[in-house]
Amino acid sequence: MPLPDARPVTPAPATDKVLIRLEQVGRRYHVGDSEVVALADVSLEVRPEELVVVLGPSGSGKTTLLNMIGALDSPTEGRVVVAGQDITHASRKELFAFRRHGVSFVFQTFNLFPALTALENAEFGADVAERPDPRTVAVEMLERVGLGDRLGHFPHELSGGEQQRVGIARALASGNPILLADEPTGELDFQTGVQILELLHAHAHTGRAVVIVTHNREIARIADRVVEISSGRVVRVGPPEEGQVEISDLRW
Ligand SMILES: Nc1ncnc2c1ncn2[C@@H]1O[C@H](COP(=O)(O)OP(=O)(O)OP(=O)(O)O)[C@@H](O)[C@H]1O
Repeated sequence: MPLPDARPVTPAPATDKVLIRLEQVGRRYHVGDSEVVALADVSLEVRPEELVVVLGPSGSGKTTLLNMIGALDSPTEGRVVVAGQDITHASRKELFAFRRHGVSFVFQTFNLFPALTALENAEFGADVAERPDPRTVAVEMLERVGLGDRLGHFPHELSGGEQQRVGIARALASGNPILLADEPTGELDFQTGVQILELLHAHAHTGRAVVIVTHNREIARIADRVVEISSGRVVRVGPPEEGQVEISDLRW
């Protein structure tokens, strides 16, 4: 398995080692005359080096929670502080900067740019984060995820697992302190899914925080901490209920 990105991240202020803090966060949507409570009273703290799995069934609010942390959506109640920045009431300009330098995303369906090569897709991650020499960073990250020999391939010329590894290279290329992954193995077979989890796990242990959203209870067993949600509420926080396992011991 390739080595994780060992580049040090900009540390959170010494007084605040928490990278993600949600305080009694709620999110309501209004659809016609009815109200949907997607999240209610969610409090959570995630520190550097932590791999947290948010576990819950379909419709429980997992993606909404990830969108709060990634500043893709705003809470209707509570406060969200990420990478030392209160993003709850941040201006559009502040949010723009936060999304470039605070978080990166890995998606279930990869979301690569179809007209860009693997190298160009990964380079995009470094570009957006305004890293110097984005091409060199992109090559390095693709080598790190084992795709050094696929730089010129377009997404349709890659397998699903390879596409997801490009998605991870793109996220790693940003150098951002927080990586958010929404069902990153959802489209992949077991063996390929395990490779992806290995990469995310290794990344967390380079001083970043990684949050993985899944409905798969078995995947939750690799977490340092599991946040279980049901109907928008946290129902359990703690080590994996069925016991923590090495990724190589996972079965699903
Ligand atoms: N923009 C929206 N407008 C109205 N309701 C929404 C909106 N986004 C989400 N919801 C509702 O909020 C609830 C939580 O949705 P969310 O997508 O966060 O769930 P999830 O756990 O990620 O589900 P899945 O695993 O199926 O993706 C659902 O009931 C959903 O219908």
